[in-house]
Amino acid sequence: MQEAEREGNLLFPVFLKLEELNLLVVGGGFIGMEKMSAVLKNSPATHVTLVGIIISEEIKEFVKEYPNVTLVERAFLETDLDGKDIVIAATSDRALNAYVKQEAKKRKVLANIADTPDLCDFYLGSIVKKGDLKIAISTNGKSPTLAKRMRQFFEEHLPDSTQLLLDNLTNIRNQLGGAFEEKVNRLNEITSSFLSQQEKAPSPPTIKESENLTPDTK
Ligand SMILES: C[C@@]1(CC(=O)O)c2cc3[nH]c(cc4nc(cc5[nH]c(cc(n2)[C@H]1CCC(=O)O)[C@@](C)(CC(=O)O)[C@@H]5CCC(=O)O)C(CC(=O)O)=C4CCC(=O)O)c(CCC(=O)O)c3CC(=O)O
Ligand SMILES: NC(=O)C1=CN([C@@H]2O[C@H](COP(=O)(O)OP(=O)(O)OC[C@H]3O[C@@H](n4cnc5c(N)ncnc54)[C@H](O)[C@@H]3O)[C@@H](O)[C@H]2O)C=CC1
Repeated sequence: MQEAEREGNLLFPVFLKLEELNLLVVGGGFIGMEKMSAVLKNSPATHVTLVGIIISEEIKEFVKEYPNVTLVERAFLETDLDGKDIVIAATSDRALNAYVKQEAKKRKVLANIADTPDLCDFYLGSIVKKGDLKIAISTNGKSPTLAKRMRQFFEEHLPDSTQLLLDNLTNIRNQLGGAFEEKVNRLNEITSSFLSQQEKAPSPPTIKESENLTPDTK
């Protein structure tokens, strides 16, 4: 293995068919809402159960549109994990969040523990969506704010014609006959000039010298 492969971000991104899985969210406050809405914005038919001692009015209002979301207003019980595939723990009780992870591990349920990256089996990313194109951004847990800014950058700069391009390529892909290798060669040919045809995107925003945040400045 190359030394470079052992460095930097070692997380492995996948695109889950979440709508076919059962998700438990523990915590009915601001972050429970943030994580659940991130899920439903992308995969609106996901079966979600949200358990919280107190569930915010914002969450109660938000889920009215989602018959696939069940709210349970009480403290977490380990049996809440029964039949679940994934859990996101977003309570204000750090020890409880760690307990959720412990119980999830016993049941082989994948866990995201919002206040403790070390206890997470996976992180949520910032998500850019242009029609069928989706880009997930990770900073390896180093700066969720930068992930958010990168999302905004791509949202602004990806051309609206992206979906048209995708639709055209799907049509061509479906119409191409011949052997697999021939198809690959043809699709590579068709798309070879794609990037050079695009308008050169402006550079990402830079931090002014005076604001330059280095590890030894606050
Ligand atoms: C490790 C990870 C685990 C996970 O949650 O999955 C994690 C952990 C933590 N986040 C914290 C803080 C903030 N998180 C956000 C926002 C987002 N956080 C998201 C993901 C992740 N956050 C995972 C790593 C992702 C990566 O690798 O980059 C995003 C991308 C996705 C989503 O949540 O859907 C979403 C942006 C979505 C978008 O807008 O595109 C903001 C900014 C804001 O809200 O405006 C802040 C405040 C500013 C700041 O800290 O930067 C804290 C400290 C809590 C405290 O201090 O109490 C922890 C815990 C810790 O680090 O110890
Ligand atoms: N990963 C991320 O992106 C971020 C994570 N956080 C972390 O998320 C955590 C939650 O923050 P907020 O939602 O703002 O807090 P909050 O106070 O708004 O909500 C906490 C929720 O946890 C519930 N709760 C507490 N004990 C419980 C129990 N035993 N069983 C079930 N529910 C219980 C409460 O009833 C409430 O609904 C904090 O620990 C914070 O550090 C904060 C910001 C971003």
